[in-house]
Amino acid sequence: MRKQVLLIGLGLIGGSLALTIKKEHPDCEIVGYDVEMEAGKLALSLQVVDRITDNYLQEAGTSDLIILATPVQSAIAIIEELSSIALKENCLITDVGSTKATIVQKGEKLTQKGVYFIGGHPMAGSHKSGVTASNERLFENAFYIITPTKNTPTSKVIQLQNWLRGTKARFMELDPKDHDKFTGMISHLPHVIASALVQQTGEMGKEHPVVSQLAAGGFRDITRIASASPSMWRDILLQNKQILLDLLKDWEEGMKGIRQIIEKEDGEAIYAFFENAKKLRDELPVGEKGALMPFNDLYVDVPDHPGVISDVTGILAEEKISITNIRIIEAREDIMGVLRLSFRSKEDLLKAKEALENHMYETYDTP
Ligand SMILES: NC(=O)c1ccc[n+]([C@@H]2O[C@H](COP(=O)([O-])OP(=O)(O)OC[C@H]3O[C@@H](n4cnc5c(N)ncnc54)[C@H](O)[C@@H]3O)[C@@H](O)[C@H]2O)c1
Ligand SMILES: O=C(O)C(=O)C[C@]1(C(=O)O)C=C[C@@H](O)C=C1
Repeated sequence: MRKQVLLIGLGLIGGSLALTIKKEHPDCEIVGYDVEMEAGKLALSLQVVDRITDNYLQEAGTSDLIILATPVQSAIAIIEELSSIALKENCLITDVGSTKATIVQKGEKLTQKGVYFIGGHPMAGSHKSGVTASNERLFENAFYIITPTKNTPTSKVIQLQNWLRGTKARFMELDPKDHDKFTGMISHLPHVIASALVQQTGEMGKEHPVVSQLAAGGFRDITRIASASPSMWRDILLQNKQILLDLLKDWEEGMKGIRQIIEKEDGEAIYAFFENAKKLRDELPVGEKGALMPFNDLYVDVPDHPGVISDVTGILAEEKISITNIRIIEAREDIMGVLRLSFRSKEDLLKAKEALENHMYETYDTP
């Protein structure tokens, strides 16, 4: 029997997941639903889904896998709706939301009725949103957090991982509350800070428009994420309220400390502050998504052939383009491997892309 997947929320993450699922499970039928008709039409025309529906509850009853890929507050409402209808026996339901505690708690309601809800969160994304930004490689090598509870049979966790194996992500199990604490620190608080920084700059820019023109690499790097979807981030803050309030308190304390050492012109303390930050930052694992993703990565499909790496690096050397990192992601006999090349700048990346494509290599930009 052909398996049916119902995907609710046809944006960046939903679209990217659909592509990975279709690749690994070509026989399944992916039915898409989005509250925005336009998103549904786009997803269909991009062949991200096999068909779309305007009534997801009708499709839910015949689905084997249901994926919630909407902003997290909507996911809660959808779980409520699903709890009130008959679902297929053994149906697996998962989500991709950036917060987990409340969603998983609500999801238990579904598990109690003989189906299985397992929370999920791929730790890879982008400041871009919408189905047009979908990319089947988005999750490659990233951590994919799943949050089963004591009521989740191991067989169902394995089944979910099988559905999601096309992501090529690394699965990690976490307690939902731990998840929210950790992502609060490494994702949600940084997002608030980046957005606040852009707004403070905007205020000065009202009086001195030249300020934003001066924004160079540093400002751009630290504020890239402020371009993300406001509705997605509104929902995250609302759901991770207490953890964020605690983190903001610590942040304010930290800022107070910095104020004091600047006021006192305490050069030693200022040096120690930066030295410690540099040490911690330099120690973070680089080169793996979900930890610290190098920004300017290019993926190149390469045949499993001796000399292929020197061919690629030779082409780049000829164009005088420096590579900051090179890694073979996959190299098994008789299939294409993937090289990940990191560059110092977007310009270098684009030049490399052009040069390699002129030599008939297939390349993929980072999302
Ligand atoms: N963007 C990221 O970097 C990232 C990474 C990991 C997880 N997430 C999580 O993934 C989820 C989706 O994020 P995204 O980046 O794909 O956002 P997106 O804005 O690209 O897509 C969300 C889609 O959900 C639709 N939607 C909203 N409410 C809906 C509803 N009630 N019913 C059906 N569709 C609805 C929107 O119209 C939109 O098309 C969020 O929960 C987010 O927290 C995002
Ligand atoms: O913009 C990116 O590069 C992201 O990966 C976004 C990011 C993050 O903060 O790391 C944002 C929210 C998600 O829950 C996961 C990933």
